[in-house]
Amino acid sequence: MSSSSPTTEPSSVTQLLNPHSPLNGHDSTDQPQPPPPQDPENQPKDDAVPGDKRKREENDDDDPKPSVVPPLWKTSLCSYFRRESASCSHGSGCRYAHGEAELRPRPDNTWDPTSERAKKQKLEEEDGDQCAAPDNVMMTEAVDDDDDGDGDVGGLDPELSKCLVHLPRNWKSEKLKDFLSEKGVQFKSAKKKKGMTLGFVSFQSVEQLQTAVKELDGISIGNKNIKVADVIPRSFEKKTKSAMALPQNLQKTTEVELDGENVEDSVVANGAEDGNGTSGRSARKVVTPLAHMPYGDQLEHKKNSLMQILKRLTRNARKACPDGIPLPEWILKSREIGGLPCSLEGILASPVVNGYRNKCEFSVGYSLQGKITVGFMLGNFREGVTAVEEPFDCPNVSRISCKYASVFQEFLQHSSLPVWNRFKNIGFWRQLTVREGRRPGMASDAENCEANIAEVMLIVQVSSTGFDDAQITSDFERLAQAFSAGATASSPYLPLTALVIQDHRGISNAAPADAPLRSLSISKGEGSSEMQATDNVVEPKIHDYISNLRFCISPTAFFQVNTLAAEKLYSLAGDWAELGPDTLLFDVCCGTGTIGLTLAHHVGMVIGIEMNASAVSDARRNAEINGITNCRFVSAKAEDVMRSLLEEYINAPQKQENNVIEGIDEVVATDEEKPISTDNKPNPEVNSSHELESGKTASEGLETDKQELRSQLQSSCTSENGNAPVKRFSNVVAIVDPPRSGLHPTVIKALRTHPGLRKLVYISCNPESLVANAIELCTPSPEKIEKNKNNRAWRNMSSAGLARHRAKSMPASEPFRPVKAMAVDLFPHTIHCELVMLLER
Ligand SMILES: C[S@@+](CC[C@H](N)C(=O)[O-])C[C@H]1O[C@@H](n2cnc3c(N)ncnc32)[C@H](O)[C@@H]1O
Repeated sequence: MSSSSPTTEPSSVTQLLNPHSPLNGHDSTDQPQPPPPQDPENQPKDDAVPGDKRKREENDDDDPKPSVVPPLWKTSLCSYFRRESASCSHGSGCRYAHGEAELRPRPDNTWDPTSERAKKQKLEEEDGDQCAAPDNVMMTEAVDDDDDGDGDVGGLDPELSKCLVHLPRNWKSEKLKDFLSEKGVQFKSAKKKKGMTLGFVSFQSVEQLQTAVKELDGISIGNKNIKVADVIPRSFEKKTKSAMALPQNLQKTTEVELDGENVEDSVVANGAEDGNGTSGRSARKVVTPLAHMPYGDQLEHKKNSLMQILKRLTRNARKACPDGIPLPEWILKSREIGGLPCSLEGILASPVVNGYRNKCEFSVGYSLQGKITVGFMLGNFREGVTAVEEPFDCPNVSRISCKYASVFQEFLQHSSLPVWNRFKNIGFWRQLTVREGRRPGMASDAENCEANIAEVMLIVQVSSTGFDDAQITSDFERLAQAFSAGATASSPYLPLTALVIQDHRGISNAAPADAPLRSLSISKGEGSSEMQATDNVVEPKIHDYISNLRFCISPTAFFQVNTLAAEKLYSLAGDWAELGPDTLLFDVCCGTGTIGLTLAHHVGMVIGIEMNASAVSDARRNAEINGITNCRFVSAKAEDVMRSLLEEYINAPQKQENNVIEGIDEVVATDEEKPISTDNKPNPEVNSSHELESGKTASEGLETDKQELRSQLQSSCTSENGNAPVKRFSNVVAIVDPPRSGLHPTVIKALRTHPGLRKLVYISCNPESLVANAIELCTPSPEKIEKNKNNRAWRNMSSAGLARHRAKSMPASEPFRPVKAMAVDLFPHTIHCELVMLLER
C-alpha cells in the first residue's frame, strides 16, 4: 500500500484539527487510529508507512504509559498482540489494549466493536428485556395512586419502598404481586408498568422490607439477576433522612452506566451527575458525553468510530456478493486502505463549538430535590429515571435557550395545572422547545453566535384533555406574559418572535407532525427592539440563513440544528455532486428545501421530495422569497414517488409501463420491504397505502390510493406550463438526506435500478443506516433473484444483515461503488456526526 493512501494520510482538515496524526505502525486493517500518547517517545514517525509493521524503537518498553492518559489510550484491541508471547512488537508501551483485561471503555462508554465486551453489550441490547441496570432509580414522579384500579393506594414512603430492577418487560402489576407472593414476600403495594424493566414495591414495616431484600436481591428470572434498588423520592431532603435511618446494607447508591443517546434534531437526554454526589449522573454527561475532551480529540474519536462502522460496508458487501459473480473492484482494493470501502477523507470541524444548537427540547419534570424543573432527563424512563436537571452545564445549549427554560421553570412553580407524569401518563405541561433563527453572516465564537440570534420561537407542549378550558386560557395568558416579561427583563433583550402551543396526548413527547398547534399572541415589550408583536399569528414561523439564502421555518419542520456547520455540509455535498447547468438534482428528504435551494444556481433544475407537508410549504415559500424558480417540491413520501419521478425526468431507455405507480404496488405487495425502523409519520397529503378506507377491499383501496397519488403527482410534478413535456437532463444526481432510519427499501430500489442515475451523494446522521443502505446500493445483483419471504425471521437481524438479505432480491442492475466519504461534525460534545458518501457507477 502506498503511503499516500487517502485513509491513512490525514487530510489537511484533520491535521489542522488535531496535531496528532493518526499515522502509526499498525496495519489499519483492523485498528482504529486513536491519537497517540502525549509522550514524545511514543509519537509515530512521520514517514511511517501504514500497513508496514512499525520497527521496534528503543524506548518502547521504557516508559510504557504516557504521563497524561489520552482519552483513547487502550480503548481498542491490538491486532498484533499474540497470546503466546503476551505482547506485540511495541511492548507494553503499545497504545492498544493487549487483551480484554487491559481494554478501557471509549469516552462515549462503548467498547471496541471487535471485543467480547462489545459483542456482549450488543447481544444485551438486542435482547428486548435487557437494559442498563441502575441501582439508583431516580424516579422523581409519583407512582403511588391507585392508577391501575387495583385498589392499592400504596404510597412510596421512602423509608419503606424499594425498586426491583431487571424484571421482565412484559410483566404488569398483577404478575409482580403474584411473584412476590410466590417468594413469600409480604408487601403493601406493588406497581409495575409494561415496558419498564423495574417495579416499585412498598412495605408495611422495616422487617418486611428487610425480608424482601434478603429473599429477592440477586435471584434470577430467566437470564437476569434481580436487583433491589433505592427509589430516589420526590424530596431529596426527605430521602437523605430516610436513607440515614435505614440499615447500611439497604442503602444502595452505586454508579449507573450512562446511555448518552440523543436524536438527530433535538437535544433529548437519557442519563448523568447530580450535585449531591449520589448518582454520578448529570445533564452535561448525558447530553454532551464528549464535553470533557478537547475538541480536536472529539473529532479524532468520531473519525475513528466512523472508520469502524464504514468497514462493515466492505465486509457485508463481500459476504453478500453472489456466488459466481466477481467481487467488485472497490472491495478488492479495500485491503489497501485498511478495509474501508473508500477513502474517509477526514472530518470537518463545526465552525461553532459552544451554544451552537438552534433547537433544544427541554423536558418538564421533577429534579432530584423534588422541584419542578425544565431541562434534560437524567436517564431513561424505562430504567426508572425521570429526574430532570437544568441545562446550564450543557455546552451545546445557547444562553438564550437556557434563559427561556428558566423563565418557563419559574412560571411552572405557580401554575395551577400539573406537570406531566410519565409513569401515569397524566398531567398538563410536558415540554418546551426553543427554536432560534439567526441573522445572515458568519460568527466564529459562541458569544457572537448568540448575538446573531434574531428570532426565537417557543413551542410549549401540553396535554389538554380533561382540563378546564377557562383554567387553560388563564394559564396561557399568564404564560405569554411570563415569556414576554422574561425576554424584556434580560439584558440585552431576548428575541421573541412566536409562542406556540402544541397539544399532544401520546405517551412519549415525540408528537406527530400533525399534532394541533395554536399560536399565542405576545405583547410587545416596552423598549424592546427585538420583539415583534404577533397578535393573531396564524402561521408562526422563524427565519434563518444558509449560504446567504433566507429560510422560513415552521414549528414542526426539520432544520439542521447547527446552521453554520450545515452550510459546510451542503456545500461539500454540492462539490461532490459535480453540478452543472444540465444537471437535474433530486433532493430526497428535502425538509425546508435547504440543500436544493442552496445549490439551485449551479443546476438546471431541482426536484425536492419531502413527506412533512409544512416543511414542503416552507420549501416552496423559501424558493419564492429567494427568487429561485428552478425548483419543484413534491409533498409525498419518497417511497411513493421516487420511481415515477425518475422515469418522468430521466431520458434513459427504461421499460416503462404507462402511468404505473410502482412505489404503491411495492409497499402493498411486499410487506417485508418496510424500513428497518419506521419513525416516518403519516403523510397528510398522500394516504398510506396500508390504511384502507372502511368497507373497501384491499384491491379497491389500492386502486383509490393509486388514483389519489396519480392526481397528486400530476399536480405537483408536471412542468410549470401544464401539459408541456418535462425537460430532460443529461446529468442526473440525487442527494439523499434521510432520517435516522435511512431510506425506505423502495427508494433504494428505485435509485439503484434506474440506469440514468449515475451519481448519488448520501448524507447521513446515522452511519449505521448509511452502511445498510449502501450494502443494497453497491452489492452486485444476483443472477437469480430471490423472492423476499419469511420476513418475521428478519426481526432480530442487524440492519446490515437485513440489507444483505435484501440485496439478494435486488433486480438486475449496475451497482454503485463508494468513491469517497467525509465526516462533518454538526454536533460537538456529543457522539453524533454527519457522514457524507459519494456513490457512483
Ligand atoms: C435529516 S432530515 C433532512 C432535511 C433536509 N435535507 C435538511 O437538511 O434540512 C430528514 C427529512 O426527511 C423527511 N422524511 C422522513 N421520512 C421521509 C419519507 N419517507 N419520504 C420523504 N421525506 C421523509 C423528514 O420529514 C425530514 O424533513
